[in-house]
Amino acid sequence: MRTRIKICGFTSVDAAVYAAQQGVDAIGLVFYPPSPRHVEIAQASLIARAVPAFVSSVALFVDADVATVAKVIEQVRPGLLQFHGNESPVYCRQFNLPYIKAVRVKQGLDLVQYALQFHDAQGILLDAYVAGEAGGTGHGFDWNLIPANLPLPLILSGGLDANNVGAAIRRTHPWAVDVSSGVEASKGIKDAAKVAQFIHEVNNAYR
Ligand SMILES: O=C(O)c1ccccc1N[C@@H]1O[C@H](COP(=O)(O)O)[C@@H](O)[C@H]1O
Repeated sequence: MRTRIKICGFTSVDAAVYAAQQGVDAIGLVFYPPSPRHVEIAQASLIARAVPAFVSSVALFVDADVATVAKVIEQVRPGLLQFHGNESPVYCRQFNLPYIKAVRVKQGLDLVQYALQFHDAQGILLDAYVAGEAGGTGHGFDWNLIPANLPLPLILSGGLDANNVGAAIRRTHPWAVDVSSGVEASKGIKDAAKVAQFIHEVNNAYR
């Protein structure tokens, strides 16, 4: 099976188009003002429109107000929503768009029960828990905490890069991987060589 690839936190058209040309399946646009990767709606619209067919644009939110999400949907037209905060299932469903739910993994959290609440999601994204941070931290988590019987497609994230993504895939067999920090030159600025190498490592993980 081919592991799908999402790269998150694009702030420029050129970087997103380059990633698409290298073979990425989805580009993430962060609508979370505290993040160094936050994009304004106008810039996000330019990026989403520049990306070629069959590459999905994913809008990422962290406990955003409903009006903000609605405005992004109307103006950016993302194919998928990513909820990376403490959003409830009812909140996530109200937008009538496919969504994925992120959860920051820590000991003691029942990931199967958590995922069951979001049974209509297109996948569950597992990220590292870092106190006081919402995500995009570059930190990984203990893959032993991932249950074998997750009821949703697994999207593995948290501290991935070209050096560890092959091992991560062989260990956890995710549907997809998601990376932000590990392919950057600096926060919010993607590094072309790291993007290309990351995609290469994912595509060769099982070879
Ligand atoms: O990318 C961000 O700035 C961000 C901000 C707030 C919540 C999530 C964010 N990104 C997501 O975080 C994970 C892990 O990223 P990293 O590779 O460890 O930097 C990933 O799923 C991003 O989509």
